[in-house]
Amino acid sequence: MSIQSTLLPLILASGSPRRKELLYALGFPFVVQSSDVDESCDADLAPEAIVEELSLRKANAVAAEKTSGLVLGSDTIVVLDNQVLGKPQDEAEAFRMLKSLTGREHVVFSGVALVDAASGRHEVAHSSTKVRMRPMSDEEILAYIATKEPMDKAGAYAIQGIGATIVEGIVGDYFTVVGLPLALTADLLKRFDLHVL
Ligand SMILES: Cc1cn([C@H]2C[C@H](O)[C@@H](COP(=O)(O)OP(=O)(O)OP(=O)(O)O)O2)c(=O)[nH]c1=O
Repeated sequence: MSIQSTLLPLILASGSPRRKELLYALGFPFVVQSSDVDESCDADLAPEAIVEELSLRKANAVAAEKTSGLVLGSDTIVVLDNQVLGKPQDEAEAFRMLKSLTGREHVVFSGVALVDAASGRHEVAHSSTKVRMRPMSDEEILAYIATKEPMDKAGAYAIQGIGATIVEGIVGDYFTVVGLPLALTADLLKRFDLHVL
């Protein structure tokens, strides 16, 4: 059996429709099996370590139920002044998050982990992108929350949606902000002999 056939299928351990759409762009067939892991983390961990640990936790949770396949887990957080912003619990928290982000620069971190279910071998990495947001009035923030777009997104915005209209600019990889850094993912897949190009 070739290395490749023991690794397939590729399994996306995510319930995020964005990640599914992005992974599709790489051209490999894959199946989706979302993981339901506890996303709490040691508060002292650096953002890089948080996204790598959570990505690996998600991938490992699905890999534990399989005898073969290559499992991909990913995690995204927004960091402002050393404070980690995950997904808002409610609209009041979304308001507080957006209010703190407007008119300022923050950093989005995304991790990617690949776990070979058969051997347990894993590779994990992260990437980060700076995002600058324009100032917004309270009325604009409330109108944005009313669209519901912020509720399931780290930092309470989606750069790929209406949130594009509040982003002034980014430095780094766009896909890191949306939730799956594609260049990094392709690079990690190569380490398992799966070549996009
Ligand atoms: C900043 C930002 C985040 N996001 C999303 C990406 C992630 O789906 C989400 C961060 O939450 P995550 O916990 O990383 O992912 P998830 O719970 O949506 O999915 P799963 O754990 O099953 O893989 O925020 C955007 O879609 N656009 C953005 O601009």
